[in-house]
Amino acid sequence: MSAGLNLAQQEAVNYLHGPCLVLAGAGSGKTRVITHKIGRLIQAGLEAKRIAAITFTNKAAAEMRERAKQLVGREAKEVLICTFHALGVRMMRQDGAALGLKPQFSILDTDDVTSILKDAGGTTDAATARQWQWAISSWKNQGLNAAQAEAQAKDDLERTTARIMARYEERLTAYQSVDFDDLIGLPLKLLRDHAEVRDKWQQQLGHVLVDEYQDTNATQYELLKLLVGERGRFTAVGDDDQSIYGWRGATLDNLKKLPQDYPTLKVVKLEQNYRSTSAILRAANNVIGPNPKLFPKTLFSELGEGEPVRIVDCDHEEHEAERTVARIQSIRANGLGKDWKDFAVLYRANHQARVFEQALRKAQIPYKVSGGQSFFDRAEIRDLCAWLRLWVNNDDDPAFLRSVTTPKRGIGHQTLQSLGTFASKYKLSLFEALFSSSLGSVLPARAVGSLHEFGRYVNDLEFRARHTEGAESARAFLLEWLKDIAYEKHLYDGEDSEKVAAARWTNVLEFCDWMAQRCGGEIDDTAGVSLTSEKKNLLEVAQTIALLSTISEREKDQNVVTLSTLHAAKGLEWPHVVLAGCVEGLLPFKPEDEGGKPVSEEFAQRLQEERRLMYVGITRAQRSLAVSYSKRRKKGREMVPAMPSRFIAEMALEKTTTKEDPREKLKALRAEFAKKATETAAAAAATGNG
Ligand SMILES: Nc1ncnc2c1ncn2[C@@H]1O[C@H](COP(=O)(O)OP(=O)(O)OP(=O)(O)O)[C@@H](O)[C@H]1O
Ligand SMILES: [Mg+2]
Repeated sequence: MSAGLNLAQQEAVNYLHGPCLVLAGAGSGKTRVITHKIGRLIQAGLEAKRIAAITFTNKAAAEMRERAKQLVGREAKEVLICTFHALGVRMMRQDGAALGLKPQFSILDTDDVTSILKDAGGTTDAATARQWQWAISSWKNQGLNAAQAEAQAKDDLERTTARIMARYEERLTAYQSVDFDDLIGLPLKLLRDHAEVRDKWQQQLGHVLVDEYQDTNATQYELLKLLVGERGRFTAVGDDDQSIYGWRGATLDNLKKLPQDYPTLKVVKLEQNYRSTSAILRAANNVIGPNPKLFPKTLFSELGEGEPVRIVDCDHEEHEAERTVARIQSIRANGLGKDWKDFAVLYRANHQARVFEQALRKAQIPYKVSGGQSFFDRAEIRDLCAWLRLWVNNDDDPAFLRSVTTPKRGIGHQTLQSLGTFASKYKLSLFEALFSSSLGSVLPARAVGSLHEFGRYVNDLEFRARHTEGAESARAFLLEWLKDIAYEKHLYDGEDSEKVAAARWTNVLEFCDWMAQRCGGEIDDTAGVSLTSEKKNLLEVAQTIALLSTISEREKDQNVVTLSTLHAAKGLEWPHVVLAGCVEGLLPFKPEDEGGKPVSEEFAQRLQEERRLMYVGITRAQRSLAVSYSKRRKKGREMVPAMPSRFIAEMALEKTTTKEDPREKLKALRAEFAKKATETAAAAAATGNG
């Protein structure tokens, strides 16, 4: 099991009988230590089923299972490789009876939780319920129950929320249900209060391994402690510089507490990075540099200097997406990246994915969105695409069925069923069938009338779309159509929460805007960077979109470009990475320290976590890294000037010699950079919002 491991890794892998912490920077082979140690433990005679390896996501668990299988063969199947939450489910299914839970208890998703909270708190407003949900979740993560939360409440709002929590908990018990946080909290209670269950689990588990240890929260720490007991046979691997879930209750205290709680703890540090080139690693080290150090670490790579990190400045977000696509295409053309799966575009927030999705679709590049829903998979966008498909191809039956019922127009299930039977009998599409003169023999006149009306409406739309050109007329046409079919009302009627409906309506408007721009030639379809002025009619545009909306089928082979949030990219690696949207306000989020105002302690802490997030992003890249930002960005419906992220200036630092104080150099660079950024913003503001 020591093949492919350096000495420090071997030390961690071979240390079997006591608590072990591997503390090391990104890409230094921590996860590799875990998979190899599983093999080593089995080799040393521990039964596979007595080993548990805990990962941060289900996806990471699946990957680790695969790697373990390659290393140790079939036996790996017996190892319990899962997330903390999945382990919790297993414990509760086996032993939840001690807490009054039946083995077949249900696990609620967030929507269920929201509706139970609405009921418990006597409100119909989903947004309010979600606020309670957030507060309750954070209490649960700190290990507090309703009574304890009420006792420590700081104000009336917290007191009320704690009382709602009590009613919420009563309901969960009555429904034999648990929420996501209970999957950690209840097993903890189980082990704490029931010695026989605790003994059973401590006997059962011969060794517990934990990946991404820096992102565990207080209840997970306690759970681990009770699972491994006094003997403390566990291996935790982590990197304090990659702790990015502070906002969800993860705490670095868990790292600090380990040596105190386990005096025999063996600490292993790994210093060689096997993932990235020196150029990428230097950028990462420079960004994380200013953060206070919990444990001193140095990281080096032997993969050579490699390509310099590219800073890509763009005019606006669409431009950024186009340049990203152009970069991917050029790297492929140069033979540096063969497969689509060699590429990832990473960003801060889910909503940033949209422009990249659109640009990739235009260029017919397959992709997947991880850590969030794809813009084109949203129900409202799928609704609109169904209509477009129907204009373009009347014989598209699935599109017909979706359009004729979205929004509802008094054409019911039975009518559609009869139409379907009739159509298949005569080998017609649904659309052809509805105009057939003998349809009256199977449907009442009123139903035929409604179908005809719908058919004529679609024909009319198709005709008008063909004669609509230019952005302005396209926009007007699309808005009129949405008004005709009362789509906005349909969204509001179908959603409990006005806020959610409004967000969906905004997506619809964005989509229409995007189509309209393509009609005006404002967006170039040849995936170049320049803007062309060639106008298209709306039907032509609909045609390309209709084609694109079926592209997602191609994702299945998984040789696709990854679009991902930074949080969801943790632990993963790609040969080529684009870190997009690196502007102040997004990364770091909401800067507060502009204009030399003194910053609060809370903000300083936030900024440290932002810096770690950037570090996580940079260190995903193996061979090439581009960091991009745009000079203007959309805020709501408006374009506002944007400043490049402060982290960009910090990354670009050259290699420092030991004599130089990097902080002084950083200060100077920052000042120069801030000056440039202000000039850029002023220039952008002067040219208007366009
Ligand atoms: N001793 C080694 N020899 C060769 N390659 C290695 C070695 N150790 C790790 N690697 C490779 O380096 C890359 C990074 O390893 P790994 O993912 O285990 O790092 P990590 O420390 O878990 O990173 P992260 O902090 O991002 O989770 C992987 O491609 C892995 O296969
Ligand atoms: Mg890892």
